Amino acid sequence: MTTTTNDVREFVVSQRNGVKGLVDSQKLTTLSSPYIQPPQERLSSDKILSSSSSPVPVIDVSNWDDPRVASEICDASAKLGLFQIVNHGIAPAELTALVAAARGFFELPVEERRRYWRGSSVSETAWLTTSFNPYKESVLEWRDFIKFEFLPQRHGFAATWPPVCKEQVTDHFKKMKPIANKILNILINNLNSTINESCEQTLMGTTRMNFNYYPECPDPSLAVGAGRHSDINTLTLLLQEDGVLSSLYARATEDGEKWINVPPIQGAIVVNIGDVLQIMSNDRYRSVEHCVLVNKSCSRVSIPVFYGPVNDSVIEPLPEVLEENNEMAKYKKVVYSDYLKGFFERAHDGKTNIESIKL
Ligand SMILES: O=C(O)CCC(=O)C(=O)O
Ligand SMILES: [Fe+2]
Repeated sequence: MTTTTNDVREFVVSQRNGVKGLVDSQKLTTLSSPYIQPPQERLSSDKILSSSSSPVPVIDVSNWDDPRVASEICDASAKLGLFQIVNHGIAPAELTALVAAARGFFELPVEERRRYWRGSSVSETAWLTTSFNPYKESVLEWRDFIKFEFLPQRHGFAATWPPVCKEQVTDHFKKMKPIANKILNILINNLNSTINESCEQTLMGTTRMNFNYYPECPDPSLAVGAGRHSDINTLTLLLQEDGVLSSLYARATEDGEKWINVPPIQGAIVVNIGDVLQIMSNDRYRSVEHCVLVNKSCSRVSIPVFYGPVNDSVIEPLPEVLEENNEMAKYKKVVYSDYLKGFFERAHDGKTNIESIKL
């Protein structure tokens, strides 16, 4: 029986059972203390706007060449920093199969899952962990996740991935890339710039995917599945499992206290703007702060694909943007590896990382 704070952390983190292991090991009736968020980090219903008053844009991308598509994408990227796309050409059945593969991974016996635990993973390009940064967080997130790195130029990069999902993950990486390409082209062209080779390395030099798993939680009102953060990369294409309670929330306005729900839509992909695009666009686009709640009666899976710079990319506002209105850069130049370090050394904490390089 794992009861004290230290016992729970030891069991979940050090013994590499994850929060899924905790849920499976005993019947939990109360939330253990390492997961109890301080009141300011809980998302109470008074902070949530009704979805009818502020809906998340849903953009039909069946014809990428239609100027309406570009204008809706640029508009949503400037305002909320998040939108959903439908009719993107990937069959709902394929997305459902990917979610099933993710569930298949988390349903493996814990001894099997543990073979991929971060720090001692049998795979150099896939690793499992819990929460976000468990050795730095005072309160843990109610989430386990496995991260996959897509390295198509490296022979056999996926050979060591879990057989239960290897094929589906590889496939999904391949299918998402043209979609990310289209969106990034639209966003960069709208800044009067074009994607040359070095810009491409900055925008999508690395590609990673998570299987996020949020187990059912005995007291969702006190916990979070993922704390408030903006994605620090360029662009994220997220698949939310549908048919489960919706749990993803986006901050409605940059400085406001209100949040809006991002409802799961069958077959849709959620697109969110990351810090790199906010910096490159000198604030024309907004990286959206978001967080994830958990449910009492059901677990939830989400599958983001993160496009981002290579480590030595220099991130700064695009000259075309500054020249257009003769404006000053709002951000210091930063080497992406330093920017990453700042993010991964802390717990999730809103948009503090991008704020740290603001001029
Ligand atoms: O679970 C979700 O819907 C979002 C997950 C997320 O924000 C992330 O993995 O960065
Ligand atoms: Fe995120």
